[in-house]
Amino acid sequence: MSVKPVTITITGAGGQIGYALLFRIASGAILGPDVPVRLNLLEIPQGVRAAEGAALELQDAAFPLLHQVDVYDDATPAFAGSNLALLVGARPRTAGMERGDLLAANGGIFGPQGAAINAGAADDIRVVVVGNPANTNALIAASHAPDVPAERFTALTRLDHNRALGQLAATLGTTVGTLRDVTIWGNHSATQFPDVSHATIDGETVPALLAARLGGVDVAREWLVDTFIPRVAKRGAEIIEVRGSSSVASAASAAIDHMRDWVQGTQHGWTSAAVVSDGSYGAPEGLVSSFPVESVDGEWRIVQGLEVDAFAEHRIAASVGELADEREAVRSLGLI
Ligand SMILES: NC(=O)c1ccc[n+]([C@@H]2O[C@H](COP(=O)([O-])OP(=O)(O)OC[C@H]3O[C@@H](n4cnc5c(N)ncnc54)[C@H](O)[C@@H]3O)[C@@H](O)[C@H]2O)c1
Ligand SMILES: O=C(O)C[C@H](O)C(=O)O
Repeated sequence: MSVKPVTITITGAGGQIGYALLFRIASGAILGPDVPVRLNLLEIPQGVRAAEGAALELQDAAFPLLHQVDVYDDATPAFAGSNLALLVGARPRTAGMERGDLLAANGGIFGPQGAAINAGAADDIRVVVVGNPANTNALIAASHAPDVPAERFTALTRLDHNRALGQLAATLGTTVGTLRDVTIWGNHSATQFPDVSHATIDGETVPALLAARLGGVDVAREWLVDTFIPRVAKRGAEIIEVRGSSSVASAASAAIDHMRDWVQGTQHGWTSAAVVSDGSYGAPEGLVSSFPVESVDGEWRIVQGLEVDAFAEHRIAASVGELADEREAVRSLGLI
């Protein structure tokens, strides 16, 4: 029996992350080895040639799952019938900028794209925003798509989650696959809270393992507060400084992880994604904030009932406070 291709729209497809995404998606990395895909690549006119070049290379790579590739410079046809959308197209920050500095520059992109999704995407559309500031851009897109359930709009914090796994695995002398239930809370920005208080390896708690490895509870706590949290939260800036431009392949890989888990379900404990807040854990309703989430039956569900100590409460409040400020800023710019 032939399976109908799933239509996936990628914006900014002629850019760096776009190039790192396309070939993995075409090889089945989101939907698995049995589901054919059709790719709609959206660019601005200046980026169309790069996207067309990528489309030529996709043809040359002869992916059996790739049924069709189309390049657009107009959002309306690019999102028509779309089942999955990865909104990457936006200007990246450069050295010395915070992601919030991109609010005005990039915010204007996401309203029209939300409207185009509202107008023509498939009923099961699922959107992840990668372009920064990702959380608030997702909020802008959702606010222009009144007929699409708001929970279909999400933003990427899986990169931060994966960065946290990488740091913990290196420090504990293990591999990332052994780690369970790490959480990124809040904004994809320097205020985010990478939280290991519920994390485990083979049933042992990560805080206890860190204490054993680093020489006591106090040293482990110091490492978490002074090294781990800032290292993860500022990793984007570290990459910009070392590489000379912002993260690309790791961001594409995380976006694929996010979409794959959303569609196919999470397997081992929870992961992190920025989803529309229902008010859980003190995050004001409607903000697109990162939470511990599981994907069940094709929907992200915020993990409920976790104990949050005073330190965590303070850190979560700071990051969701920043998201609330960003919401006010885009409101005053007339973007929502
Ligand atoms: N959320 C995350 O974890 C994460 C990680 C890395 C990068 N990013 C962000 O992803 C974005 C893209 O990064 P990149 O390195 O690919 O940048 P890039 O400059 O290489 O590519 C961006 C592409 O988007 C295109 N574009 C701009 N406006 C567009 C629009 N309105 N419609 C369609 N396409 C448009 C540009 O022409 C360009 O080709 C940046 O905002 C960056 O900060 C987010
Ligand atoms: O930090 C950036 O500006 C790019 C991206 O958001 C990242 O986290 O690498």
